[in-house]
Amino acid sequence: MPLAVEEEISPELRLKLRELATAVAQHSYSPYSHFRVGAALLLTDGTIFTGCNVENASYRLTSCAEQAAIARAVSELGPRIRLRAVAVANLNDSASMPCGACRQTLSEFGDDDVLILYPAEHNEPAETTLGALLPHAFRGTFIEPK
Ligand SMILES: O=c1ccn([C@H]2C[C@H](O)[C@@H](CO)O2)c(=O)[nH]1
Ligand SMILES: [Zn+2]
Repeated sequence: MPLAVEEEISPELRLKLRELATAVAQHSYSPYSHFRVGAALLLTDGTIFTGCNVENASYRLTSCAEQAAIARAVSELGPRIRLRAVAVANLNDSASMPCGACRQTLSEFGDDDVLILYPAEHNEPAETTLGALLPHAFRGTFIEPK
């Protein structure tokens, strides 16, 4: 059943998102940084998409896990996807957060109340919102495709 936007995200669903993000991090292509990252997106329709970071010998061409997951979701469902929650995880026992570029990418598809689940120090589960990570975000106006 699709998830209503107003519906509270249960502790079980939070855990599932963190687990999926950790699982997909196993696929990370990160021969340069060795920082293996995974992301799991919960969309407002209740579907979940995952992605991992994909690096490149030309370092700045690297795609973050969050960006890979967004690309998968849009490719599968089209341009109207909306985010409800995003979990990030890494296999390096490190605290990590969506980077600045990912905050902007996520804000393209989500409002300020998108739940962000991330690992704090010692892999302690922590959470915040997209609005807290990227206040006063610059957003465009979505124009319906013809
Ligand atoms: O939000 C982030 C931040 C970093 N990385 C990746 C990019 C690079 O491959 C590695 C080290 O920065 O972590 C992500 O996947 N998501
Ligand atoms: Zn990033």
